[in-house]
Amino acid sequence: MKNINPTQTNSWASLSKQAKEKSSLTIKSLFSENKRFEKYSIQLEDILLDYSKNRIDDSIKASLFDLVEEVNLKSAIDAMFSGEKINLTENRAVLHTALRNRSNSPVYFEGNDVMPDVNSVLKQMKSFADQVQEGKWLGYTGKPITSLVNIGIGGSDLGPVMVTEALKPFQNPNLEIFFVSNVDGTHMAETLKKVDPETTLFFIASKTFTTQETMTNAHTARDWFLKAAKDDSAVAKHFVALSTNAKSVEEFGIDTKNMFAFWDWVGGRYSLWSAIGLPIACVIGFDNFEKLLAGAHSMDQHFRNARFEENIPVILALIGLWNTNFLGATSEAILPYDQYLHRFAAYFQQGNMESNGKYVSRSGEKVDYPTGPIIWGEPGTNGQHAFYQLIHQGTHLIPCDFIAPANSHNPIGDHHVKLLSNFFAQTEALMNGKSHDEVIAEMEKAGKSKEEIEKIALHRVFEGNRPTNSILVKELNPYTLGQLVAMYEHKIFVQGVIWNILSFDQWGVELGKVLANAILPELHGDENVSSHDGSTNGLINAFKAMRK
Ligand SMILES: O=P(O)(O)OC[C@H]1O[C@H](O)[C@@H](O)[C@@H](O)[C@@H]1O
Repeated sequence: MKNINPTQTNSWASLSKQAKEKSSLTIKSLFSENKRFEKYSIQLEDILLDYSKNRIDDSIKASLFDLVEEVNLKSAIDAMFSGEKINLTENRAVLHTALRNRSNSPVYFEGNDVMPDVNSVLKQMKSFADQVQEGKWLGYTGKPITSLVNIGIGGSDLGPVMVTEALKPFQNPNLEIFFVSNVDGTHMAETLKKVDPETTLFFIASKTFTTQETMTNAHTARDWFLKAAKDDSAVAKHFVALSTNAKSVEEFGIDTKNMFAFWDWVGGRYSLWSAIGLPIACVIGFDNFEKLLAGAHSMDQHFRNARFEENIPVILALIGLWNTNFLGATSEAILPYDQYLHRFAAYFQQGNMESNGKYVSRSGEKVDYPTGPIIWGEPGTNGQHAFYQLIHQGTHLIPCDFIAPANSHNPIGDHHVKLLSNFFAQTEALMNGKSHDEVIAEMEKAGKSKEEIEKIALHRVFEGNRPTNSILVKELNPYTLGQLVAMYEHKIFVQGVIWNILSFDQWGVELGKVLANAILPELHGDENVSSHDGSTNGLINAFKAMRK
């Protein structure tokens, strides 16, 4: 992968120029071309992306595609898929695509095909998941497992949480799943109240098997379990490990035959396709887990093979880049019109922000352009009654992705058409807005007095011209969810390549961890602490005083 400062490219210069010249361009006016929807939308199997409601015309679009040529995106994609160590600061390859490589064609890492290892763990996962699904995995008193508790954090939590929530309609009704991530004892305590040691299976999910939160929770769970089971040998029936670190798994007391391995070329936030996905496979069944992998694989193929002009992740990346670097957006909202996707934005908060929240370029210099935006969002219509006010009339430009399934798993009465009418209306409103004249005409028609109109009209004006993407999916199922997740993963990758940053490390999470480890011993005992700055000392000492 080459080291190219994107701002030094010709296309960047052209985009900057166009951003200035076309600052008054309205999305609405772009629809004077009546084929805009056809030209600015793309369908891949059961997913339709409409990106026509963006402040992008044909020549801006052309310059964006020039940009990906200038930064050599094609060779970067090849480098990732072919196992090059593109994660330079950790000297690691980035091969989560191999985990879902349903074609089984060889994928080489350091000269060896990784597929036999990938397939062997998948086989082990299938055998285990089948036993749990069929009620054949028995606890220490001979009862089938009914409760699954995943103990993990970050990438070892968010993916399985998001997917199991999204695919609830596919869940085995005999099984219930819980997630404990926070080191706050409350998270564990409240979960343990709901489960029975005889019928509970714990998944200790940690790539490194050293993460403080996860290890603390794992020990607490084991103590709780042993208090009931009173027999160390029972642990084997109730604890499995999902990790790359066999040594620490063994030290914890989990038999390595109950360990499901993955490899350091799988990034934590890209790991739901690996053994980290075992709890997913257990609750929705291995067949459905394979469909999830197949959906992601289909998106991988599309990303790798489709022309950039017809490439969904590339298009999404370029739109995001345009909004961030040329229109000044600092955040992006992900707004799923599907309650099952209620953790989707949270999942991609880590995906995006841990990947592209970087200010140092690949060459080790401080970048002088914005990189990854802040990602946030909640399901519609709840968001509409909470924060859409700011999206419509606030001073920040917030590009939004609206996602909705055409078919609901719960077709009750007219709920779904009501939901979808909001999905369509919001992007229309964000684009068109409502002019002062329209507001006045509307108020006059409603018989409002001149004084009232004068007092209120401006507050009822919507500037509009706020960019959105709409992603319509025939149905939310394991396959389409796999596609959607891989789509956003690749969007993040493309943006990282253009911004010339390293998307696959996460040094930014380290400093706080180290300082917390230094502070931890200081929290014991009564003596006043004076080793920090005034504020930190003051807070620690106040904490100690409150504890007395
Ligand atoms: O799976 P682990 O090793 O417990 O790491 C959990 C998380 O830790 C850190 O916050 C980061 O490195 C994340 O990317 C990671 O997902």
